[in-house]
Amino acid sequence: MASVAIPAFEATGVEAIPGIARTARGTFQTHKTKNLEWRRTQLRKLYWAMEDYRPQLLAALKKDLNKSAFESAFTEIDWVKNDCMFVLDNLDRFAKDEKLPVPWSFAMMKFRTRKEPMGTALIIGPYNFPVQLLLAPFVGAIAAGCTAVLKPSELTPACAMVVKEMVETRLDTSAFAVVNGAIPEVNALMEQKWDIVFFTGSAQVGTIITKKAAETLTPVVLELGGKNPAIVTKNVGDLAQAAKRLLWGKTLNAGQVCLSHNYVLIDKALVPAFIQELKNAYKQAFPNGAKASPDLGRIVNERHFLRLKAMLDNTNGKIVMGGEVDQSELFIEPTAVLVDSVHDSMMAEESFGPIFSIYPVNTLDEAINTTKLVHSTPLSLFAFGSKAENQRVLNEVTSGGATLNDSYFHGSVNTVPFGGVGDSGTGAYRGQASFDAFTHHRTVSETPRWAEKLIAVRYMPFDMAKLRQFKWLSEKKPNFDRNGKVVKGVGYWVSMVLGLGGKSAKGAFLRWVVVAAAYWLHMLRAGN
Ligand SMILES: NC(=O)c1ccc[n+]([C@@H]2O[C@H](COP(=O)([O-])OP(=O)(O)OC[C@H]3O[C@@H](n4cnc5c(N)ncnc54)[C@H](O)[C@@H]3O)[C@@H](O)[C@H]2O)c1
Ligand SMILES: CC1=C(/C=C/C(C)=C/C=C/C(C)=C/C=C/C=C(C)/C=C/C=C(C)/C=C/C=C(\C)C=O)C(C)(C)CCC1
Repeated sequence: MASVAIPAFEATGVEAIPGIARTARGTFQTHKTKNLEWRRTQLRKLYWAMEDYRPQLLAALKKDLNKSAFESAFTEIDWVKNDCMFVLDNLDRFAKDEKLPVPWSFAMMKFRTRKEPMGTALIIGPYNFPVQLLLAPFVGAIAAGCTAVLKPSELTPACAMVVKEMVETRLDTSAFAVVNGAIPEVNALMEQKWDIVFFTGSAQVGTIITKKAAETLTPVVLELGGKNPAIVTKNVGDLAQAAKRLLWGKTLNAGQVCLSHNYVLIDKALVPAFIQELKNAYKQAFPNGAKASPDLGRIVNERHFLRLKAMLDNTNGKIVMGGEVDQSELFIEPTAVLVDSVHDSMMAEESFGPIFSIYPVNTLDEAINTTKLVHSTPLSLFAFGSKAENQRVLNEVTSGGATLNDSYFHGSVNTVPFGGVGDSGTGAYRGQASFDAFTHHRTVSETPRWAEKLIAVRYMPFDMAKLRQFKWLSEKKPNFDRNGKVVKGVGYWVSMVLGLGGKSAKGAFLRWVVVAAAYWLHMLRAGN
C-alpha cells in the first residue's frame, strides 16, 4: 500500500467544547435538518467521503489495530457505505407519518405518529470498530434529522484523526463536528446539554455516562459488552463446522468483538473431539501459524494486551489450543482454555480478545443454569444443537441477540436491529432501528371542527345517559370470563360456522369454496 499521511493525534481543546455544542444546537434550532433533501445530501456526501478516504481509513485501521484491508473494507468502510445506501433507499418510508390504530369512534381525528428528530446528539465510540461503531449510529442521526457531535475512541488515534478530517471537510460543519480526546474531553462534553447520548463501550463507562446524563434527564442509548455463551450439545450435527464457525468469531478483529463468545458450554462427551476440530480449523485458517498470518489483527494497546495475558496467566484451566503471546507485537494467539469453574479468570471476565474458555457440562439443563451464573443478560448467545434444543436455549437464556448454529451472524448484517438487554445495553440501532433511535415518535391528532356535537359527551356537566350510549357504541365487549377463559357465546359460534373453523378470512373463504364445490359435485352426481 502506498504510504498515506495521517495527522498526529491531537485532542480538541476542552475550552472549545461548549462552542462546538452550541453551534450544533443552534443549527438544529434553524430547522434546516428537518428537510429530507438536506439529510439525503449529507448521507450522499458521507458515502462518497468514505470512498474517497478509503486509503487513509485503510492505513489508519492498519496502524491502530493491524486490521487487514479485507476486514477494514468488509466491516468498516463498506459497512458504513452500505448503511448510507440502505437509509437513502428507505428514508422516505422511515420518515413518513404512520397512521395509528384507534377505536372506530376516534377515526375522524387522524391519529398518527410524526417522526421528529430528537435534536442534538452526542455519539461516543469504542476502539474495536473505530469507524463502523462511530459512523453507523451517525448515519442514523443524520437520517433522523439530528445535528451531532462525534467522539471517537482515543485508543485508535489514527482513525480518530482521519474521521475528524473526513467529517469536517465533507459534511455540513454547522451541524456536525468531531471532538477528539479522552476522559477530560468526554467530561467536558457531558457538561453540555444533549437531546440524546449514544454510547458504545464498556459497562463501566456506560454507567458513568448514564449517571451524568440522568442529571439533565437526557435519554441514552447504551451499546455495551457481555460475557457471551455458546452452547454445544450432543445433537450439534457437524462438530467440525461448529468449531470452525466458533473459531471465526474469535479471529475477526482478533476477537475484539463485543458479540463474540466468552465461553463454550459443551457436552462432556464431545470435549476431546471439539478440541481436535478447533485445532483443525485453526490449521486451515493459519497454515503458517497465527502470528505469520497477514489476516489476523493485533490487540489495540499494551493495557488490553496485559489484561488478556492476565486472564491466561491467572487461569487454573488447561490451554488446549494456542497460548502464544508476544508483547512486542501486541500479539495474542487465538487460544482456548479448558476450565472447570465459573470463577476461573477465563469465565469471570469479559475476554474481548482472541481467547475463550471451554466448560464441559453433563446436560443441557446444566449448560442453561451455568449461563445464569456467569452473566444473566449477555449481549449475544449461540446455540449448536437440535432444532428443539436451540429453541429451548432461546426460550430459557436471554440475550441482546442470538445466532443458531453459528457465531455472531445476527450482528453481521447492517440492516437488522442490534442491541443489548439488561446490563449489556439499552436501545437498538442498525437498519430502521438506527433512524428510530434518534427519532422522537410524536403522537398527533387533529379534531375536526365539524365534529363538535359528536364528541360533546366529554364536556361538563356530565350526562350518564350519554356516557352509556357512547360506551354501547364504541366499547368492545370481552370474549373472556373472570378466570381468563374464552367464553364460547353466540358470536363465537357464528364466526366458527361462517369461518368453518378457519383463522383467516381468506382460509375460511377457500374452505367454503371447497364445501360448495363438493356440494355441487354431489348434486351433479345425484342428478345423474
Ligand atoms: N455493544 C456494542 O456494540 C459494543 C461494541 C464495541 C465495544 N463494546 C464494549 O466496549 C468495551 C471495549 O471498548 P472500549 O474499551 O473502547 O470502551 P470504553 O468504555 O473504555 O470507551 C468507550 C468510550 O468512552 C470513553 N471513556 C473511556 N473512559 C471514560 C471515562 N472514565 N469517562 C468518560 N468517558 C470515558 C472513551 O474515550 C471512548 O470513546 C467492551 O466492554 C465491549 O464489549 C460494545
Ligand atoms: C452473492 C452470491 C451468493 C451468496 C453469497 C453469500 C451468502 C455470502 C455470505 C457471506 C458471508 C458469510 C459474510 C460474512 C460477513 C461477516 C461480517 C461482515 C461480520 C461483521 C461483524 C461485525 C460488523 C461485528 C461487529 C461487532 C460489534 C458491533 C461489536 O463489537 C450465492 C452463493 C448464493 C450465489 C452467487 C452470488
